[in-house]
Amino acid sequence: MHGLGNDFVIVDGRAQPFRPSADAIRLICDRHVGIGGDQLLVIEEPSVPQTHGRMRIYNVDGTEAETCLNATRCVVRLLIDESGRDSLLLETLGGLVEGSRCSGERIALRLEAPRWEWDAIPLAAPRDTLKLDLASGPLHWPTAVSLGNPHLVCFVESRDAVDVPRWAPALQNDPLLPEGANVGVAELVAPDRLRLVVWERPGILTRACGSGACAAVLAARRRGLTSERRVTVEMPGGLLEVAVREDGGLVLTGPAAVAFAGQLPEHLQDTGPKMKERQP
Ligand SMILES: N[C@@H](CCC[C@H](N)C(=O)O)C(=O)O
Repeated sequence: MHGLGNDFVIVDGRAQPFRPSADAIRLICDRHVGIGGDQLLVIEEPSVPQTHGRMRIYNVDGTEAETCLNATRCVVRLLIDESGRDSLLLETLGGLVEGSRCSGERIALRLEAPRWEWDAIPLAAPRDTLKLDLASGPLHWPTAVSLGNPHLVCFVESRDAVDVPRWAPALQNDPLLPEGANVGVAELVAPDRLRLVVWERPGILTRACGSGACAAVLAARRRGLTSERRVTVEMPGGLLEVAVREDGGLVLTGPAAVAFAGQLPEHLQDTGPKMKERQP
């Protein structure tokens, strides 16, 4: 499935648990010799009462991510299609997310309030997360925010003028960020419209990033660049709508599309050494 071209291999691990090794994850996500995708997701049985499923998110290098909001919309759509429910609650490492269908392919996610404290990002040392004293070429003074996963957002005059693969890795891998960070390069084109591109962990440029879109809107508001509560975020793959609720939580709305479905071939179901899983 994909959300604006941010694409995923989704394995149903409910009837038959699927705990892939790091090698298997890398192979499945490989666009040349595997299936290909920006992340691998595994749907599991819920472990918390009142929730309808649990989702694990693996990056292309085999590491586990806490949050992926384009992927969450896709899994919500799958589970809604399957169950006939109007809305459901999904468990992720990054927290609980409530998802509902707006119409057709459009799915809305209700998210808990983001975290701004330095140790929630996490940073290696106390800092004011509004503007971190970091720079790489035209990217400087990023704002840090956690949507369950860590984000840095840099504001620039022109998003398209920045050579993101050249400059973003230095910020992503700065020692101040022990877990790394997704690096958003954002241009405010109107109070209610941002243009954004995200250099995601572990070093890939994606066509869209749901948590990155939320991070950019939150950072723009916190820096006083806009006071709008509803902002459209334009990414290379298309548009996402972010609304900031009165209670500080968010609603993210966008499409979730099916590309194809099939059976995972045996050679991609590696049973080798398991990766260390993150704990909630
Ligand atoms: N594409 C995602 C974010 C995926 C996880 C990220 N690479 C990380 O390591 O935090 C989204 O839509 O939110």
